[in-house]
Amino acid sequence: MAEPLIRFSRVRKAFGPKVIYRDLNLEVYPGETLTIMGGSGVGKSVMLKLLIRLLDADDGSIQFHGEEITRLSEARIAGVRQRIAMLFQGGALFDSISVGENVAYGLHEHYRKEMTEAQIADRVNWALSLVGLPGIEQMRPGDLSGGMKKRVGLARAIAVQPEVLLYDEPTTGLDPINTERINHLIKGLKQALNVTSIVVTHDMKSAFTISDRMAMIFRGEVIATGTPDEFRRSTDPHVADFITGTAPVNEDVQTLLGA
Ligand SMILES: Nc1ncnc2c1ncn2[C@@H]1O[C@H](COP(=O)(O)OP(=O)(O)OP(=O)(O)O)[C@@H](O)[C@H]1O
Repeated sequence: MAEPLIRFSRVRKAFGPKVIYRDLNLEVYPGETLTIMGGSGVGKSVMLKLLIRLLDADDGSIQFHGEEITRLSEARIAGVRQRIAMLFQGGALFDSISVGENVAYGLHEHYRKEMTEAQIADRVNWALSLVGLPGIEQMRPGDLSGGMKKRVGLARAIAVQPEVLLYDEPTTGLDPINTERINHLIKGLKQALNVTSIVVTHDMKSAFTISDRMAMIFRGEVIATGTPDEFRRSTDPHVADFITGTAPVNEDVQTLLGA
């Protein structure tokens, strides 16, 4: 197998007394789509944020292309964020500016000196076309449906032509048809851009459709990784219960109140 593109080793992260990761170990390989699964609040989004340093790890190592990112300066981390783009939940568009300006946002931030306005406009058009929404630059986010907003958010993420795309619950809140569209896009972009993707999702159907590999987080650790087939056949009760949506029979009130 190729060298991992991303490697989390012995990562620890707590918020005050609340330990999210005790010992996070995970490798992500070039060109794969890896889905991160786990119950609400286990730390799936935190993992993505640690990778682009929106949050800092308390201990351990996170490497991208073999470079330790936990210790990079703010200036160097901007370079990492250029190569690892995140699609936030809900698309996170700015309502006060047009769709085109939203998609151009990262380009202005990272390539102000390298790209002309005409090149930026071309790139915005390219990104919107790839998500199936060509020519909507002048529209306002407020005029778009939820599904379109997610696709514009995706266009903004791919506009910078990243090596890695991080998707935080890309299908949450979408109807089945728009969910399917996003699944197709995730698979299509992998082919078209040869991008490596990490996808956080609760949506099992989506996870089995898009993933090359899956990882399951439970109580501060990755407890299983494998292909969709390996996950389907898993005898690990946490994995099996999660996939089938079965709550453990012995779940007590304390657990439910903390869930
Ligand atoms: N900046 C922060 N400060 C304090 N606590 C935080 C912060 N970010 C996340 N948390 C806590 O860390 C835990 C994990 O959050 P995270 O958003 O990663 O969960 P998740 O697994 O993505 O859950 P969900 O599926 O519900 O989105 C939660 O209890 C959350 O409240």
